[in-house]
Amino acid sequence: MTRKLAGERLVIATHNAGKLKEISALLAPYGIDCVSAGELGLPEPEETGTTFVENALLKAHAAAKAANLPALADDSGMSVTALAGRPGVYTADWAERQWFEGEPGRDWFMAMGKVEGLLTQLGPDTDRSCWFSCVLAIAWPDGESAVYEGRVEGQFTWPPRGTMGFGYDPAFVPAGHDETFAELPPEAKHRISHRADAFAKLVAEQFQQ
Ligand SMILES: O=c1nc[nH]c2c1ncn2[C@H]1C[C@H](O)[C@@H](COP(=O)(O)OP(=O)(O)OP(=O)(O)O)O1
Ligand SMILES: [Mg+2]
Repeated sequence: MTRKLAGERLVIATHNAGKLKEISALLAPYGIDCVSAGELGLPEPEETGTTFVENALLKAHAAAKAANLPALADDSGMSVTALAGRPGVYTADWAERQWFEGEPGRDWFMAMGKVEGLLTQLGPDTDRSCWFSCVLAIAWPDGESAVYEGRVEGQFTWPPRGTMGFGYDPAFVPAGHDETFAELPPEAKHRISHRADAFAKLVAEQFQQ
């Protein structure tokens, strides 16, 4: 069942500052009143699923129930062809949790380095193609939900380049571009990203047009 969003407050159910910024920018033109999981003090649920869909649904349902509001969650990751799709759903886990100047964060450079290390072991002519996936899940307090999947193809590059974006962006060159996602301005990333792809499908089905 499709349930159009209108006039209701929406929880952005992520604890990742980079995602929050991107999802807020994607939502901005629609005038939806948003609040983040962090602002509401919601706990970060354990991601026990083995697929993006399972984890996105788990996060959206947990936030919708806890806040008694509709909630939008994102589960995403990078899959490398030559690594049989790894790290995939475990993309965040490959980056150890660390403290940076008193703030909790993750060591993305180390995580990208793990991918690079595995590709290097496979030899100099290894296929470096990879893709980002994003599953957006929207859930309501009564248990209803819907999921939308997006994807963007590209190449894993080393060393990492650029300072924009977040996560694995500095090592990802989207197909048809020379710059990494961390070198492209946010508007350019929003035209082609896995998140923007999933978001367009969400908008088409769930937003009052
Ligand atoms: O556009 C992207 N540009 C770069 N890296 C990205 C992107 N999209 C996902 N990624 C990577 C990093 C992220 O940590 C992981 C997803 O892990 P994932 O569990 O979905 O997110 P998370 O734990 O960081 O935040 P939360 O679960 O609170 O939404 O994939
Ligand atoms: Mg997570």
